[in-house]
Amino acid sequence: MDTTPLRTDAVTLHGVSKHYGQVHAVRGLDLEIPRGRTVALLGPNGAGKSTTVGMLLGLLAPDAGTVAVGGLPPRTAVARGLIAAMLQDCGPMPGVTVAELVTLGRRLYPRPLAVGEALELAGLTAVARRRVDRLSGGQVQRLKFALVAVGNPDTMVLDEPTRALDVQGRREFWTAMRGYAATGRTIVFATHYLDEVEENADRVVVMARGTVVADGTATQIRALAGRATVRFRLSDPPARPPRGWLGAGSVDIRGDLVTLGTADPDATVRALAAGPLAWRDLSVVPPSLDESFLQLTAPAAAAAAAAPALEAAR
Ligand SMILES: Nc1ncnc2c1ncn2[C@@H]1O[C@H](COP(=O)(O)OP(=O)(O)OP(=O)(O)O)[C@@H](O)[C@H]1O
Repeated sequence: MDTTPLRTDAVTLHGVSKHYGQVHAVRGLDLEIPRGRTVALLGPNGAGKSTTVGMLLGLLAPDAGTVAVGGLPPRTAVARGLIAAMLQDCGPMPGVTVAELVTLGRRLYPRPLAVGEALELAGLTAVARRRVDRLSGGQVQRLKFALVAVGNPDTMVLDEPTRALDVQGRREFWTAMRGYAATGRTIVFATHYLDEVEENADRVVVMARGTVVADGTATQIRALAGRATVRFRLSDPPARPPRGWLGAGSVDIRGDLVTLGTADPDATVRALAAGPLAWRDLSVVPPSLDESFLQLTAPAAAAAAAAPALEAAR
């Protein structure tokens, strides 16, 4: 009988630290992930993402703090098939077919899916009889995904799942992953690709130097970088626009092209639309996630506590 408490978060880390000798890889990490969310762990090299993933899976023990998966110690959760991971750099064994390998993998789990269902989720039905050493790079990644999905875990952890895949391979991989997330499962993935975060995560946890420096939706993280850009053309732009013109923090006019930097692009566009100006070619560019990420994780931002951690997405 499954005695897992259903109301617990999928994952909780409280005050977690981990050292490797002198290296303080994770420092006082607090993170709670409710069930059913898709959460990205984003951070530069060495931020502590893989170490965090390792502790979630019971592969590494924290030096301090507590880690729980579905309210249970990670090793217990792994043994019960509640959490499973697709890690970096582990290739499938050659010489067997896709379906054979997934059938074999299925035996490891206490409450697996049917093989056909896992292959379907991974988009591999058409190559079920192909030998695994004849798959494309993208298909290999989806095979690894199928080997995790067949275990039917509540929480799936993916460490840089699309590293080295081309655009098409990445797209197909995320289509498969979103199919699994849509069944109400929790997905935690570490990545360096900001566009994947935008498209696939409903919450982004930005890590740097072993701790969380920001936590929110991609939109909220982007907003931390500050200003959006509102751009339009005016036949007769003002030579000296008044301070705070149209609610903008900065104004740049080149010929008939006006570029405004604004913390509230909606208010700026409303002011523009309500005013007398004969504008045309309007465009609004949101603050960039790249810029925000760089600001949040720059060594100069070392006082991690100084960066606001957004709680709203929890
Ligand atoms: N087995 C280990 N022995 C010694 N130091 C380690 C070990 N594993 C990780 N580290 C160090 O701990 C820190 C955090 O590493 P970790 O791999 O968790 O970061 P990461 O965010 O996953 O990085 P990446 O994006 O490069 O995979 C780094 O300084 C790394 O060099």
